[in-house]
Parts: sequence; C-alpha cells; structure tokens
Amino acid sequence: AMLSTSFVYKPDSIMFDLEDAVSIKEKDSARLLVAQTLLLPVYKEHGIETVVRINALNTPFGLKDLEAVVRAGVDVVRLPMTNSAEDIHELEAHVARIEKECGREVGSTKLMAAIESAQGVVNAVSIAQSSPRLIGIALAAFDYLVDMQTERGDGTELFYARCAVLHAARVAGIDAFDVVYSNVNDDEGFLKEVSLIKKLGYNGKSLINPRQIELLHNAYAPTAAEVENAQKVVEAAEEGERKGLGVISLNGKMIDAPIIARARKVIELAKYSGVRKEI
Ligand SMILES: CC(C)(COP(=O)(O)OP(=O)(O)OC[C@H]1O[C@@H](n2cnc3c(N)ncnc32)[C@H](O)[C@@H]1OP(=O)(O)O)[C@@H](O)C(=O)NCCC(=O)NCCSC(=O)C[C@@](O)(CC(=O)O)C(=O)O
Ligand SMILES: [Mg+2]
Repeated sequence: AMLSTSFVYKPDSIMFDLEDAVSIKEKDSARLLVAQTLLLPVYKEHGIETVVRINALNTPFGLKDLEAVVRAGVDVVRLPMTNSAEDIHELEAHVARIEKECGREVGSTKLMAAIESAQGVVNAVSIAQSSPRLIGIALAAFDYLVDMQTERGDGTELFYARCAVLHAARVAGIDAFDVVYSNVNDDEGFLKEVSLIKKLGYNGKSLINPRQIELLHNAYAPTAAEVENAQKVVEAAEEGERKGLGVISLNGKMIDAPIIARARKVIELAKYSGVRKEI
C-alpha cells in the first residue's frame, strides 16, 4: 500500500528502497513490485521524480535491481555504500548497456550516490565529479557512524562529513542531501536539524515518513519578509544599473553582486515552494 499511495503526500521525489528496508528473502518480490509500480503513470502525471535505492553491486541483488529498474523507466538510481568514483563508473557502465538494450535514451537514467563510510566521505569530491549522470550526493548517517565507531548525538559527530559532502557537491555543481531523521514523532528535533542543514547550504534531506515532507518544505520556503526584502534588493539593483551606479545601498546596507544573486535565488525558491507558513 505504501508504494502505490505515496504520491498523495506531494513529495518532490519518491524513493523506493530495495536495500536495507527489504529482508533477504523478500528481495526478488520487492524488485518485481517496485518495477511494476514504476510503470504506473501517476508519478509523471504529478511531476514526482522516481528514485530507487538498489542494493550495492557487490551483493547478489544489485545488478538484478539495476536491470529491472532501468528497464522500468526509473528517473534516478541511488547507489548505497558509495566508497569511490570507481563504484559510480562501474554502475554507469551497466546503466549505459541496459539503456541501449531496452531502447532508452543513453544518459537518461540519472544517478545519486549515497556516502555511508569514512572512505566515501574522504573521496566525496572524486565521487561527486565521477559522472555527468549524477544529480546529487547524499550523506547516510547510520552506516557512516558505525564505520566511525560512534553514534547519533547532537550533530557534532556528523559535522566533518556534512561539510565534506556539501563542499564536494558544490565543487561538482550538483545537489547535496542530508541524512534521514529517524524519530518520526520528534518534530522539534527534526526542525532543529533542518535549520542547521539549511544554514550550511544543503539542498534537502532524505525523509522516511510522510509527516516529514510538509515540515521540510515549509522550513525551506523563504519567509514573506525574506521575499519582500529580496524583491527590494533586485529593484534597487536594477535602478542602480539604470543610473550606472557602481555601489548601491538599501537602508544603509551595501548591495553587491553576491547579495543580488542570493536575492534572485530567494525569489526563485518562493516560486517553487511558496512562502513559509507559521506553524
Ligand atoms: C519510520 C516508520 C517505521 C514509522 O512508521 P509509523 O507506523 O509510525 O508511520 P505513520 O506515520 O504512523 O504512518 C502513517 C501513514 O504513512 C504511511 N507511511 C509511513 N512511512 C511511509 C513511507 N516511508 N512511505 C510511504 N508511506 C509511508 C503509513 O503506511 C501510513 O499510511 P496509512 O496506513 O494509509 O495511514 C515508517 O515511516 C517507515 O517504515 N519508513 C520507511 C523507513 C525506510 O525507508 N528505511 C530505509 C531508509 S533509512 C536507511 O536505510 C539508513 C541509511 O542507509 C539511510 C540513507 O541511505 O540515507 C543510513 O545508513 O543512514
Ligand atoms: Mg545505510
């Protein structure tokens, strides 16, 4: 039921999991079910991106998963446990072959790399730059923290990895996605974490429960005051340009190129997400 109804929660993207949420004895049936679900027209109709987290290619399931989901037209394949650029090169060689075999446009299947180990974090830049198919990289905290011999706490334990993954994504010009927040009943803790990752510059977060979707969307939506200020900045910049002024000020604050660029970004974000609701 979770598979076929998930579009009603209006996510930007739906991720079907064939890896750790599926027990070994259910791997084959889950793969079949996900492949059938991908064929439903509902995702395209609602403009929702489909993602499948396949099993790693060094397991007995990874390649079977990939064969099934690329043929079924998935938008994005998420590779778990990505440790190096070679992992992505291996994946993309298979994807290109499968696309040719099934008549899909070569290059149309996009990729996302989940970084879940110290090695992955250290190699984040080369992973992020490893393929033009990559739309983003994601940090996966639970496996990463096991590798680091620690556990989830106040965020200090993730600080280096969050910064490293984010910088790698920016160097490569792709998106960065933060970790899942596992206590789905703790809205306050979730929003605190969202506020931190938004401030760092993350594009979003992997979610595990529909109740987290609206909370995340709302937290990322700019406030009415931010949109109003951004519009004033853009207007002042345009006026400055008309008058041929080098330096412009708005209410005593200097407005230069990065401030104008940020203001345009806020206006663009508001077009997609609307304005933040006070809750
Ligand atoms: C957390 C919980 C058990 C809570 O259950 P609860 O029962 O309290 O949920 P309720 O809120 O009561 O459900 C209300 C209604 O929503 C429906 N509903 C719930 N969840 C839904 C959903 N996900 N999709 C669609 N629908 C959903 C539900 O069916 C019900 O529908 P209905 O009956 O019609 O009212 C449940 O959400 C859940 O199983 N989540 C998915 C967990 C998952 O994906 N794990 C794998 C990825 S992490 C990982 O692997 C670690 C990682 O690898 C990460 C990385 O790679 O990033 C690393 O290393 O860090
Ligand atoms: Mg994991």
